[in-house]
Amino acid sequence: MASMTAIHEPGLSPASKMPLADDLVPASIFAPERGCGGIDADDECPEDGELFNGEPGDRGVDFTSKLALISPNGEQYDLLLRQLRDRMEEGCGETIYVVGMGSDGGDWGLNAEDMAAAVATVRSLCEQVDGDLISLRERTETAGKVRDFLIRRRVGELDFLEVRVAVVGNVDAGKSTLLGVLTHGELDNGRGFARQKLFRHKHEMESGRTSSVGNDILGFDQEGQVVNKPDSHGGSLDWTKICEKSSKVITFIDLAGHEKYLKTTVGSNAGIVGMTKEHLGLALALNVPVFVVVTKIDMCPANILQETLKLLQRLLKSPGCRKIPVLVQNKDDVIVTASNFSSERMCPIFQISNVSGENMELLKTFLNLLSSRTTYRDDQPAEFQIDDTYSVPGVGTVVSGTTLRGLIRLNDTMLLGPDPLGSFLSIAVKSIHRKRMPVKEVRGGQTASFSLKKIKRSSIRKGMVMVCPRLNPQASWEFEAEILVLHHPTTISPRYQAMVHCGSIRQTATILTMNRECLRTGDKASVHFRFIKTPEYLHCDQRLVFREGRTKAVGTITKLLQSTNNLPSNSKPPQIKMQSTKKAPPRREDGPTIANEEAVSLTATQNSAQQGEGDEDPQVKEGSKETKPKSGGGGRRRGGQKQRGKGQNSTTNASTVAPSGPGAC
Ligand SMILES: Nc1nc2c(ncn2[C@@H]2O[C@H](COP(=O)(O)OP(=O)(O)OP(=O)(O)O)[C@@H](O)[C@H]2O)c(=O)[nH]1
Repeated sequence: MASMTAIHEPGLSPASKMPLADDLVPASIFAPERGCGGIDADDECPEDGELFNGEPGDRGVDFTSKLALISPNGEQYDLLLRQLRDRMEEGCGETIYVVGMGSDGGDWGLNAEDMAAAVATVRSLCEQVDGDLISLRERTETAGKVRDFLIRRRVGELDFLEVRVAVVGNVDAGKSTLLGVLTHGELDNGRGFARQKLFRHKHEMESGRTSSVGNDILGFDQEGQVVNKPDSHGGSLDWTKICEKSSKVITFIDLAGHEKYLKTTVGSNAGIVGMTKEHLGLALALNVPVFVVVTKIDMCPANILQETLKLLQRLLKSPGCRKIPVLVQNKDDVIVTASNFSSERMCPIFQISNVSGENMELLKTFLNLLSSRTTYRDDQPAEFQIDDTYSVPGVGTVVSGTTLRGLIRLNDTMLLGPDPLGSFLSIAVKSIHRKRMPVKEVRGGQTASFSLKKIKRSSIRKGMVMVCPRLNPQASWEFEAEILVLHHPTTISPRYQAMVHCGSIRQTATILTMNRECLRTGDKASVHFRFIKTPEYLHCDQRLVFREGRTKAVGTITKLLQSTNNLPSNSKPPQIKMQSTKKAPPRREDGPTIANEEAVSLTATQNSAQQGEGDEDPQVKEGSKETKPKSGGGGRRRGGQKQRGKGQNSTTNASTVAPSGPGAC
């Protein structure tokens, strides 16, 4: 997942051609040249060869030689194939392949004949991995041509690659507008035109402010063209059609930017410019890759924009961030930054206008090339994290969320839980939807919704999981975590309580003990936590955010602890077990989901292993959801669908940051 931050600084006159800010690193330094000129000495730079087609010296083939692909013998071909398979797996079904460039210190480029032979080899390798070869660019170097290709796994109508991007940024940065322009293909008028298509509540229409976490999808076909085609009357988007036509779908999780909605936003993370800074901090703490979109360049004077970029890069390079900011100015920069984005240290910066459309194509190309950063294997036991629940007339209880690992097929039996007693219930998967499209299976990294039989919606809550029985799941009341306090006004001591966000789990926990007397901003400690209400399904190494008001800490679970006390802290007897469906009251879980991976709000959203996503659609036709927004029942969901209520979950792999002006930095 990635996080996108939006920033803007309103100005007086257009500044379409701005000079590069002093210290900004040009994308070209990430191009595979010898040395890392331009990066500070303490910045890491990609190893030679990292950007190419493999590591040097692998038995039998020097993958980094530009000649490797021209006429490999049988053994070399097999090694090339194995290497391509590994790369496709790493890239979750896709990879960028460079032909004609080597890191062997030789000159780059191939003559026409060698290039044709090398491309033929790549094409043949591509067939072997059932991938499509898509040309991205061709350029001329000293010794001839160099070509970049995208190799993407072929998907059928019912499948698509999936990447989630959390969008954060200060209020009015232009987050909703940017998503409206991207997903609906129509430019903004500077007065809120584009964002209207995304508002889900009447009060949002009136105030012009997003008040809930929402999701939008952007589909790309195999050629990298956007497939979203809004309905010509209502402007609504048919998610099923988008998914059918797409080979890749980007899900944006738009996190409201106003501080009033901090709680909602933090469902995924925390806030900034205040809000932007906070979101960014959390995204970084949770290791979510971040790219920045500076909006409103049509109305920003060149000097102000320059100042914003300087402050931005200073923030990104500060010891707390340790990012390498890279200004994206052309298609070459997009390809280089997209190829290296998963390194997490690189932070591409786009400068766009939602009104003139300037640089929008660069951003779209980047999104198409953005790959999911976590690899999943089908043979792992399946785990699905519940981010949201619905009660759908005629269908029953529907849960939506993220498949954390493994493969779940129709009619599989899974264990659902934990309930307040820590038990898991055996349950059959009766139908599966991905982005409103019925499918037969869903795999790690993909979001989905399932309809479940014989279970009341009120028995299910966010943070529960459905797992393969083979895992013999256990629920934990208590755990140990290594935490870092990002901010606390005074000191944190044992018995302090705050909200723990971990994947889609969101529950207050008490600090029982810690290995220091008290904790202040910047302190690290090993802390023993206990949930106050119910036990949860946790893993070691899961990332978490611990927050209360302006207090924020991030951490990693290090140990799951057995507890003899199985009662909630308020000591009311826990509700017994999951119940059957009769008379289930239509109710939604409320409260944000935090994130994990790709996300955070940004970041917070996530830890890669488990982001919650919440964007999945309950398996219903438009308008049949029971859950309607409390305010303004006539609210239209983004894309004209009826809103399913707040609280889509937010998790992501990629985060989007809304650009902010100098003030924001
Ligand atoms: N001139 C200009 N105006 C823009 C641009 N992007 C957004 N706007 C305007 O800026 C205002 C705020 O945009 P929003 O998309 O609502 O901002 P937001 O970040 O989503 O705000 P919240 O939803 O409240 O968090 C709207 O009036 C937009 O029309 C841009 O690139 N250029």
